[in-house]
Amino acid sequence: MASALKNLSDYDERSLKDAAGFSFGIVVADWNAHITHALYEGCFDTLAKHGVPDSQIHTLQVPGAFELTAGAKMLAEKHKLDAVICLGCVIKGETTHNEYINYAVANGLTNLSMVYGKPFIFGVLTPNNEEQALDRAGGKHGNKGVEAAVTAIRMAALREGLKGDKPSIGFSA
Ligand SMILES: Nc1c(NC[C@H](O)[C@H](O)[C@H](O)CO)[nH]c(=O)[nH]c1=O
Ligand SMILES: CC(=O)[C@@H](O)COP(=O)(O)O
Repeated sequence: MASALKNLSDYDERSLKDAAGFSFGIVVADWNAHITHALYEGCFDTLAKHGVPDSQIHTLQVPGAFELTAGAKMLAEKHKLDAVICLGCVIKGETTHNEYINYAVANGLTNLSMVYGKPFIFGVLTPNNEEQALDRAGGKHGNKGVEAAVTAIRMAALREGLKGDKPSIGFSA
């Protein structure tokens, strides 16, 4: 569903488990810092709103979105984390360079999720222009960083719930 039809910052706060017991990594790309730092604020504030103490949020800045995968692995190796959130903004230029970055990061984070058996969240904007980026970094379509934090909390809770012999939770519409 397009962001125009589902605001990135909209979620049912009551349905989100208290996240005080979880630890998170956040990797942020420096490219388009005015955008990625807005994503970071949305992400950090959402984790804090759901009880995650500052001491359990581990942040790493990397040069660009292409380095998010490597940065995420570094954090996962250094800290015991329940999820790693990667934030970036890859704005299309004159060439297809953006496509190579976007696919590399998407595939890289998926691979890390499989290798580590824990969620690596793709909080990367891939806009065609600056306006689309601003609209999704706290503008009219919400904040991708908020969405990424909510996704991380939900996946960490799912992973915790499946540990041991607890029955898996049924579908809830
Ligand atoms: N054009 C953007 C980039 N490009 C840089 C790459 O991410 C990478 O750092 C470089 O290719 C060296 O490996 N990065 C972004 O995050 N956003 C862009 O719009
Ligand atoms: C996505 C990028 O790396 C971008 O800055 C490259 O721009 P261009 O395709 O015009 O070289």
